Order: sequence, then structure tokens, then C-alpha cells
Amino acid sequence: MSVLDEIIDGVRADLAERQARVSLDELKERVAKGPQAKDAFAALRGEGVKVICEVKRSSPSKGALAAIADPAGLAADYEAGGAAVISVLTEQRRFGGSLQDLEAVRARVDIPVLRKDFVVTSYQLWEARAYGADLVLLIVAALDQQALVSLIERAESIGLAPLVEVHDEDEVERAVDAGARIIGVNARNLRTLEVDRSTFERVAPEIPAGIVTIAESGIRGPHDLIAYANAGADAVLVGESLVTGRDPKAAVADLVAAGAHPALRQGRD
Ligand SMILES: O=C(O)c1ccccc1NCC(=O)[C@H](O)[C@H](O)COP(=O)(O)O
Repeated sequence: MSVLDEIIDGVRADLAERQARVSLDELKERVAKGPQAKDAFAALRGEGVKVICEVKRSSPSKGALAAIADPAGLAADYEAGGAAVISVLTEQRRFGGSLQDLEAVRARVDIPVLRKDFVVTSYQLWEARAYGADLVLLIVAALDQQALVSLIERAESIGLAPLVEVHDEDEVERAVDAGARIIGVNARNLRTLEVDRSTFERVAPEIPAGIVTIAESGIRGPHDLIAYANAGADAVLVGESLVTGRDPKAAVADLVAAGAHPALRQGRD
């Protein structure tokens, strides 16, 4: 069984518990009473390379990374450093996240928030909106094509922008066929958990112009952002190096400054 399969087994078990406690109707009611989603496309498009900053306590590849007692405080630092979007890992078993983290972050920042999890049912989309997410991650490798198409459609119909994650050229084709408008290329191999930054330069050229293209994983600092930008990234998604560093706000500001440098290629559109 692959790491991804193991993670998804745990996700399904936790999901069944939540579904037994909170009905879909309750979630829908909460969404109806809540504010509209923020415009993720506007946040990610435009000149320069945008920075998505992640609240990440632990990971299957590295184990414990940072305690993060105050996820909302960390998100506020990210926002003050110039982040375009905050990513909140909500998977509990391997990443130490929760929907409560998502809710706390949403209440604290004004920029769009991504629910980063292993979404396999539309119930999780409603949860994402109910707890304040504006974007949701959909991993092509975790979904058959019919499920991918239907989750993209459902996400968009309830105001969530789907960030569709791929790892290779075949998955790009599936994402594009399914109607993805934001595609993230993850440099982390989900079987070996190794990060290979060259994945992006190999895979990104397959993504049609007009689709927001995000480079995910393995960004240690401005030099990695610049390399991803030169290979076609509109945005980068950064977790580990921010949560393990001494000054996340300054680290984000350095990335944002690098992403805004006039020497970099400008927005694709
Ligand atoms: O981070 C992991 O070990 C991991 C393992 C299996 C599936 C997903 C995993 N990470 C999720 C992510 O995509 C990253 O948190 C995100 O891209 C940030 O990466 P990094 O900056 O390298 O922490």
C-alpha cells in the first residue's frame, strides 16, 4: 500500500466519524449563513510570482516540524510578510492539522485560505467552505477521473476554487480534461516522498497558458522561487522552510520580494 493510500484510509475513517456527528444539511446551513468566498484567482494572478504559505505541523516525510500553538498568529505573520494565500493542512493523523486550525486562520486573515487535505467526497468540500476556506486541494493521484470532474464542478458551484495537484504529464492531461483552472505541480513523489525540484520544469510546459500554475514543495528560499519562476510558476507553495525557520514573517517577505523582482518573467496572461 502506498503512503497516499495509507493517508486516505485514515482520512476516510476520520471523515466517517465527523459525518456521524455533523450532517451535510448542518454544513450547508453554516455555509449559507457565512460570508462569500474570497477571490482566489485575483489573489494568484497578475504580475510577479505569488507566495502561498502553509501552516504545517508535521509530515509523513519529516515527522514533527513545529508545534504551532497559534496557527492564526502564524498566518497573520505570513500575511504581514506579503503572502497571497494561506494554506492550512487539516489532515490530523500525519500532518497534525484540523478544521479548527482552518477556522482560526480564516478568522484572523483577510487573504484567501486553502484547505489542504486529501479530499475524496463532496462532504469535505462543504466542510471546507463551512470552516472558511476559499480554495480546496484536489489531488489527481487520489481520485478517479469521474470523481475529479465531479469534485471540481461541485467545488466551483459552492464558491471554492479547486487547486488541482499533479505529479506528472499524464496527471496534467487529466487535470486539464477535468476543467482545472488552477494546477499545482508537486515536486514531492507520493510513493517515495522524495522532493525532486526538476519535476516542475518537466511537467509545467504541459500546462496550457491561462491556467494558474503553482510550484509546490521543496522551496528553501528565494533562489528556489526564482528557479520555479523561470520555469513558468505563477505562484509557489511553501511549508517546511517557513515553519522551521526562526522568522516566518521575514522569510515570507524575502520570498515575496524575490517574486516581485522586475527581472522575473511577468504574469502569464
Ligand atoms: O510533506 C509531506 O511529507 C507529504 C507527504 C505526502 C503527501 C503530501 C505531503 N505534503 C503536502 C504538501 O504538498 C506540502 O506540504 C506542500 O507542498 C509544502 O511543501 P514543503 O514546503 O516542502 O513543506
